[in-house]
Amino acid sequence: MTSNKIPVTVLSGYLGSGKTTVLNHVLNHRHGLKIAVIVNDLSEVNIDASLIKEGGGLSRIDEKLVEMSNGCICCTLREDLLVEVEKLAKENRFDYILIESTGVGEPVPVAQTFSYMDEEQGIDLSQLCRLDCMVTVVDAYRFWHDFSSGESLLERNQAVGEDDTRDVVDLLIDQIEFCDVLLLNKCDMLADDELDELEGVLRKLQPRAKLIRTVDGKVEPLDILNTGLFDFEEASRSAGWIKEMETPVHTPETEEYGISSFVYERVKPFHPQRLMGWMEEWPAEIVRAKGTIWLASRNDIGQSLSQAGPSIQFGPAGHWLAALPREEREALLSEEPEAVENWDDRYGDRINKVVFIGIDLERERLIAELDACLLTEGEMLQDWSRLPDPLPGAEQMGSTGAVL
Ligand SMILES: Nc1nc2c(ncn2[C@@H]2O[C@H](COP(=O)(O)OP(=O)(O)OP(=O)(O)O)[C@@H](O)[C@H]2O)c(=O)[nH]1
Repeated sequence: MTSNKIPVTVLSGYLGSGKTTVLNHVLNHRHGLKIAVIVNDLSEVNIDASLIKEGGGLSRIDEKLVEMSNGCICCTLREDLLVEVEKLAKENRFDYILIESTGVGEPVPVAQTFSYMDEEQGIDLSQLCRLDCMVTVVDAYRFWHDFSSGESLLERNQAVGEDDTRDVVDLLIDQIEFCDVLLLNKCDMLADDELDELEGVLRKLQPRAKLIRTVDGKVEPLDILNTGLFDFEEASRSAGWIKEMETPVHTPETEEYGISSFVYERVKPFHPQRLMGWMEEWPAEIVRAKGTIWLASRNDIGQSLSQAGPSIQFGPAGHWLAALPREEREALLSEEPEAVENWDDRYGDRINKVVFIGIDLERERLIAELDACLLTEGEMLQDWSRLPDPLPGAEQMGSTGAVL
């Protein structure tokens, strides 16, 4: 690296996955680097004090809930992190900063802290540091249990506050879908074929990251230090569902362990009640679904669907370009050649496009079931705004439905 910015690696991963174990291992094998360690205040600090003494440093900071621009509630170390990292970087004593994020924290806001100027505090960490690698530690033993538990952090007494409504599975997915390296830890606790299947699923959820199996956090330190792997744009687009959206054709039969994915795509709206009925009987073999839904009863506004295990989120995502006034629409279209390319003569950009990732997916059956939830030819000719709409977010919609 030519710059003298201090490199930073961030360890994320759910509570108990093995972050501190990885940290201790790396400090024990640090190739002579002077490493400053930042941990969150809630984690029990089991970090070997003797490892920090020789030229290293240890800081503790506090976590906090924030609302992201997309309305999601996230837990982040942001404020304290800014101040602490700035201080450490300016001390000029360290070669590296290693951060153990909170087990209930999402990685995106941490990465943003390093990528953008903070207006409030006037700190621009990107001038002082270089975010080198986002690492997510996954507990191989607990993964399926946590993924399918249906529990919230509040139910587990792990919430950051009373208004922390996040589900455990959503946190797991956020951590997996945004990283450069996935450490599949506690591999000693699973049989080989179980590990192979889990690795297959993780690779499908996160195809870009380097996946490394570990026992007791024993990773080669240079696999997570000075890697040069982090890139904000790339990390933001690295989730398996995004890759699947971008790659048109797939051959699920060839997948090992029955892990497969496909995109459901139709230029015809869903009947809200029938779609609701289908979603209520959500097929267990779908591990992850994500995409955009065109609901006949909400013809102006596209809906977003995001599912991971038993957690299903559904609600308004934004106006269809086709529903905007002509001038606004044309201005936006000139910036989005892709939308022009896929423009439907009659319905514009309205579309149902959802990625499904799962194990032993019966693709044809699922497609037939979803097709049966679309409007029939007869319903296409009726007034869509009168359709009963029991799906979440309906109260925010006016009755604007109309065929173009
Ligand atoms: N069997 C087994 N146990 C492990 C492994 N790695 C870590 N552990 C144990 O798992 C427990 C949790 O590990 P930690 O490193 O404290 O996990 P953490 O992610 O830092 O936990 P929080 O700070 O609570 O978020 C400890 O008892 C570790 O000894 C492993 O590969 N196999």
